[in-house]
Amino acid sequence: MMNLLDVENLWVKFPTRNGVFDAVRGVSFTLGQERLGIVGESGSGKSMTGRAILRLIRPPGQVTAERIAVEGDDIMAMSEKEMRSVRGQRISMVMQDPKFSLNPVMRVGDQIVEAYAIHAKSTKADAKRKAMEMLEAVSIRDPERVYRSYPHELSGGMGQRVMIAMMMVPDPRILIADEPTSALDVSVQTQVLRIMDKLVQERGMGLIFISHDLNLVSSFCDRVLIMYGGRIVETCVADKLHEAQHPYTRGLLNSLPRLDVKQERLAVLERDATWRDTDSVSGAR
Ligand SMILES: Nc1ncnc2c1ncn2[C@@H]1O[C@H](COP(=O)(O)OP(=O)(O)OP(=O)(O)O)[C@@H](O)[C@H]1O
Repeated sequence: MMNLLDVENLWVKFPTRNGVFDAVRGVSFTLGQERLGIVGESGSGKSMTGRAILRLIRPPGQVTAERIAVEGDDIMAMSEKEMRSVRGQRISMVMQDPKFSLNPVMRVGDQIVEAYAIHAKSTKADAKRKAMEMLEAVSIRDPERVYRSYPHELSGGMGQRVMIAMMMVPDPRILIADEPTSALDVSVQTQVLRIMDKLVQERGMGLIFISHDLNLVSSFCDRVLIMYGGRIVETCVADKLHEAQHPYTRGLLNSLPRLDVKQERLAVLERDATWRDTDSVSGAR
């Protein structure tokens, strides 16, 4: 079966006063219908990898790659116009803070309708019905109210659900989620992850989940790439992470919460809220 995404020898370079800085150094990986985590500490090149796939690195940043292909189509060879139809339509991206992605002066429902109208020619009534369906699909209990809300009227978790709803409208094959839940508290984080996971599974999509949180990624993904200094230093099957060999990965594993008193409480909280174990996905707020 064809890969959803092929990345071969990707480099991202920034000219600086002290010479060229290589933020991403020869990264190669493939993505199938799976949940692929990219983990590493701040500055390791995770976000630049995600953005480069969508050709969202602004000059003077430079991207080179032997190949970046979505379902076999070479992204590097596409015109900017062709790229615009890849972004959102075939590859969607959810970022940390929905405040920067939603239009603050437009009602949430109208934004989803607009996303839908760009995707498929449809009547207004049809687009509204679809928008409501999407809000329900992300477990929003009161979609009418959310539909009429402005972004600032939503909590962080609700805002992130709305973003996910919007990203799913065009039925993309690939979702890139860059720290999508880092700004949320743990229980809300869990709900949002479950929703994203359900949609990705139902639609047979490929997910790239970018996070600094090895713990979260290993419970949420199928496979994990560990990045350090712009390179992939190790690739692991998520539930075999404890067998990881690379010293950096071992270091990340060792820095997971220890079971002293304060951390123990945290661990219990997380266990209660584990997205795989809970059945209740609560609705608005
Ligand atoms: N415009 C720029 N000029 C120079 N260096 C840059 C520029 N933008 C990003 N970088 C550098 O590229 C490196 C990789 O950044 P990237 O955002 O991919 O890291 P990250 O692993 O996602 O970390 P974080 O979790 O902090 O976002 C960082 O060291 C960053 O300082």
